[in-house]
Amino acid sequence: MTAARPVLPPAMMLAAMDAVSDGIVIVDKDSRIIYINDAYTRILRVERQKVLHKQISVIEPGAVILDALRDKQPRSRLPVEVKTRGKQILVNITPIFDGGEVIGAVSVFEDITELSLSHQELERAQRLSRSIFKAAADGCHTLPPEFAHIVGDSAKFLRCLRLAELVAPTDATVLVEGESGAGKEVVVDGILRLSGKRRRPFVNINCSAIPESLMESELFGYTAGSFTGAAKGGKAGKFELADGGTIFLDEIGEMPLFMQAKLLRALQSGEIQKIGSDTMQKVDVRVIAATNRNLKQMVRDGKFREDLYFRLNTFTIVIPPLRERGEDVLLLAEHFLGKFSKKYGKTGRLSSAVQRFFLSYAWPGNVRQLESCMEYAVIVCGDGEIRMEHLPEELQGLSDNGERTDAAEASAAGAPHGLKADIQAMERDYILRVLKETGGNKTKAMEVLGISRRTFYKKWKLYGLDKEPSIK
Ligand SMILES: Nc1ncnc2c1ncn2[C@@H]1O[C@H](COP(=O)(O)OP(=O)(O)OP(=O)(O)O)[C@@H](O)[C@H]1O
Repeated sequence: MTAARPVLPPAMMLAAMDAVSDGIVIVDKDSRIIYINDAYTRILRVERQKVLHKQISVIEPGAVILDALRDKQPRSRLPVEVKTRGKQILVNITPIFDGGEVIGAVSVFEDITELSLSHQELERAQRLSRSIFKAAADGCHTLPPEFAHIVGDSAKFLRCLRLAELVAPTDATVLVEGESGAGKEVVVDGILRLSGKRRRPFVNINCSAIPESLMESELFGYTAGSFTGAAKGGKAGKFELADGGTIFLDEIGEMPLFMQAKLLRALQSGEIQKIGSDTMQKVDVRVIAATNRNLKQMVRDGKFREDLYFRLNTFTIVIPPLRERGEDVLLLAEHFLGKFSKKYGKTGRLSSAVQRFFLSYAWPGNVRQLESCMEYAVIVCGDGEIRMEHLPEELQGLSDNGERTDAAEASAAGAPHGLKADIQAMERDYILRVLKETGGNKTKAMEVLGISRRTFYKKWKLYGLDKEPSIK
């Protein structure tokens, strides 16, 4: 004897159907939709009244439920693409019989869009990454002209550039790792120059420069009136601004954990949600991220999400520190010597003692430290040979491994600080002159100065150029 099935009051039955996370649709024998639950409207992003009583054969002619009505067979865990909604779902369909006749069908489905997208994308990225690493290992190669501004000839660094060249024309997510000042932004800039024609616009965001409380609105934007103090018409976030192009997330290791979760969602689904909006918005954005932190260690310490790390880590370029690049340090020193000699109208050359020192020094601040060291030396030395005494005080008297000698310590303690101020004053004047020459056009000024937008604005702030009346 079979136990009688409990009869549920209709209100309870409907509430139960709305409580499940899977979408449910019931159609009659003519494929007319007679019931959909809340999850259906959510997953397929349709309003109930727009689909109720419509025939599926009209709104989704390829729907599998139509086959089930025709052949009276159930379907179990069938992956289906709902083309009109851009969704991947996993469906279970059961025809409903009454006395041997099919009177309708019920479909219960699960949204697997994110899962399949991320799976497909991950597989694609891994395939791509394998082929790129293989190509990068193959023999010598001439680098593209877009990399002409990047100085370096060591095997380790050239491999990074080759990887950058190969990954540039793809849409793959790239993570650039390396110590501070090692040249991550320079390599990212190379990638952008190579991919720039195809992918525009380019939006840059420095995760360490944005207060935690503003990060979400900066990245994803907000709708009008979504919070007190919000701009009247709402605001587009960086992801929206980068639609069709590339977003550069610099210092990604500084992103707070709660934002990492939101970023991961955006990367996986290609959709963003503005603060105050209940709808998602599709965006097509390539992500390039950079960090000087050890993300793997941060994952171990619970400070960086493992899933986001895997997502970003599909194609990683590790820029070696300057101390591991052998004679690149001399090439770079010559490069900066030329740059600053031109800037300050001087001529100079490196003494062999300085060259030896450069090759043996550990350069904790990497290329950035070398660059400012050369600027200092060019100014201090004037014309002629740059010797040890022309280097910044913190480098003078250092032993080869970078340890400070007692004498140097003593002299540094009493060292005058006027020189740094002099250099800064000269630099300020120089930037002002270029800005005047370009009629206040900052983008042109950056080009003439040969510095990145970020560096430009750092100096703009540092020198109070926003308050300078002679440029507008
Ligand atoms: N290979 C290179 N050729 C020419 N200039 C370089 C090279 N590498 C770095 N530089 C210069 O050194 C400075 C520091 O480089 P960059 O800003 O790219 O470092 P970073 O690794 O992004 O630093 P951070 O981690 O602090 O953001 C810049 O002025 C850059 O132009």
